[in-house]
Amino acid sequence: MCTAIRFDDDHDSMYFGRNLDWSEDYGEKFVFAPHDYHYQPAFNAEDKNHPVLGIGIIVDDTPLYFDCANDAGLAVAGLNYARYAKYAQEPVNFTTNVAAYEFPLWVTRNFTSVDDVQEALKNVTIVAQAINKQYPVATLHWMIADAKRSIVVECDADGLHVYDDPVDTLTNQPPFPQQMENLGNYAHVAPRTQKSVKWGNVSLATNQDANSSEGLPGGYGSVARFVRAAYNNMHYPTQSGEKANVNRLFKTLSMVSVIEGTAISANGEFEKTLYTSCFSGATRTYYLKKYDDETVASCAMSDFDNSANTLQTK
Ligand SMILES: C[C@H](CCC(=O)NCCS(=O)(=O)O)[C@H]1CC[C@H]2[C@@H]3[C@H](O)C[C@@H]4C[C@H](O)CC[C@]4(C)[C@H]3C[C@H](O)[C@]12C
Repeated sequence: MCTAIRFDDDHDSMYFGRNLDWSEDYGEKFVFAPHDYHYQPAFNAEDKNHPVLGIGIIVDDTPLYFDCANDAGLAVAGLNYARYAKYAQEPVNFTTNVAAYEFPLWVTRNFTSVDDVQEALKNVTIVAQAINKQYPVATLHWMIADAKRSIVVECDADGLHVYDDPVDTLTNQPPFPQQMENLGNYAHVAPRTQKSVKWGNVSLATNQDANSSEGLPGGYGSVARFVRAAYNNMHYPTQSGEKANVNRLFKTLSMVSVIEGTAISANGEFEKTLYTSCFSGATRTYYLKKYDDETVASCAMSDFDNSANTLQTK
């Protein structure tokens, strides 16, 4: 399970973040790739050298980002999409070939807006190529966001799809259009409190506030989380200032975060929200809260040495 959301503050700056729900961590931390870091694309992709900060691990001098953002405020997160993700088995001539493991890096090293990524994706092949034997290909879909909007990228058996994401939310399977379709089943849910209702001649008094947002699904499954995260994200009033917006992000994602004991993965282990991360487009700062510690760690792009050519971690 994983959930990602985005929203804007009162000055149209973006906040973007995600829950990473899994049974074991990979030792992920803040990873910064400076302008002059020499990114070696797996195939024929370019590197336009945008500095990138995110959460991930470094393998063979390559940052494998779980989620990240660049100096232009463009952000991306990879979420599990196990049953549907089908990447190309081989690179395809006359297209830009991007290995699945480098997709977040390719997006953020090369583009400054969702519009530009969407245009480039018209001629992109995502290839099922692992970085090495230790890290097999992860079956993911991605949410890409900037200060204006977000899109979802899914590689299904019938090819690559790019969807506008009007609720700025992504969880896991099924495919995004089915998640959006299902939202219609919750169109009646509202924050209002009704004082009383009439059933024919019978007047029923409701408990004060008891029916606020009644009807939201409560489980941790991908479909229930999508509804809950989209509802909370779309109803939270616009906030002013970094503190209130970071707080908004953590509060909204806490509504879909998984605690130990409530979700068991296919291999019989507990899945829980290992971390929640938040990127502020206003200050280019990344925030991170891990399961075992409520303290929020943070670092800004300016905390790293952008004149170096090596990957840096914190
Ligand atoms: C497991 C993570 C996604 C969490 C998630 O969506 N959980 C939902 C579970 S479920 O559907 O509800 O069952 C994904 C997100 C990013 C992934 C990692 C990144 O893609 C970076 C590398 C890529 C390598 O190919 C594999 C290891 C890896 C280090 C990946 C491991 C794992 O697949 C990660 C950590």
